[in-house]
Amino acid sequence: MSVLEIKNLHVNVETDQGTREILRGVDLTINEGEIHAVMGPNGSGKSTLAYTIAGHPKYTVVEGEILLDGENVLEMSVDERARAGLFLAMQYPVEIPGVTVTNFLRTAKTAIDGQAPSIRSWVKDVRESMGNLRMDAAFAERNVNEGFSGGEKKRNEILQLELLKPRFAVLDETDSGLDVDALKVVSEGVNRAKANTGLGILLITHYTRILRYIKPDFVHVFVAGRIAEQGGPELADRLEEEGYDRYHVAEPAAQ
Ligand SMILES: Nc1ncnc2c1ncn2[C@@H]1O[C@H](COP(=O)(O)OP(=O)(O)OP(=O)(O)O)[C@@H](O)[C@H]1O
Repeated sequence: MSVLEIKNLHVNVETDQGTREILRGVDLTINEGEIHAVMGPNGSGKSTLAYTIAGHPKYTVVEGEILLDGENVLEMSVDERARAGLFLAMQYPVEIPGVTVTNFLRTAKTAIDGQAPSIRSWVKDVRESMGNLRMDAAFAERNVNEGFSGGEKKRNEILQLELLKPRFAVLDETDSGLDVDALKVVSEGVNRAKANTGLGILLITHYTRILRYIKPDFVHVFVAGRIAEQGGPELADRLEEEGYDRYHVAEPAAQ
């Protein structure tokens, strides 16, 4: 049974105005096959948590641990984290001019598995996943994210998720900018990955509508760099009704 453990995580970011403490003691354990939704007001540190798990160099861990099956993730480079089975679908996926979707996927798959996939099975898998995600085959030959619409970018992230088969995925606002049909398609992709590979998911979102399609086991409320409350799916409904006032939301103070 795989497990991703975040323990007492404190993270700073360097800004032009100096060091700012963003995460202030986050504890979160995700077991294989579990879906954890993270909700919370703007600026509370949700994306910072995602980037820190992925190993973004801007974020400095000053205290605490991230363990994947007991292995220290914080000592791993970004590519080691991907090989260990961590995946980040970003809020704003980047364009990669000159690199086609198909080449990107094959290169990533080869790097993660340590060997190139056999052409036959790979072509079949890519076709199947693109079909599942209702992506036109012509997409495979376009440069990654170049000129993609918001919805196409998010589908492309889920295509990577389906083909690279990570153990844990952090999905940062994967629902933002999706129309209803795309939201369903993307959610089905996430649910398939969970059913097929026991994927564990950290799903950052502002809206309960995605949680109607991707059922969370746990909901965590992030406020000022900490988890202020956790509960089941009913917590998401309450947040939608009541907002975050009860948590006395305040910006984390600059140091
Ligand atoms: N690289 C950075 N430079 C300066 N400040 C940063 C940086 N990264 C994060 N911050 C600050 O840290 C705080 C938390 O940001 P973060 O993006 O993690 O919040 P969030 O909860 O994901 O917000 P949102 O819901 O608006 O996406 C914000 O005040 C943000 O301005």
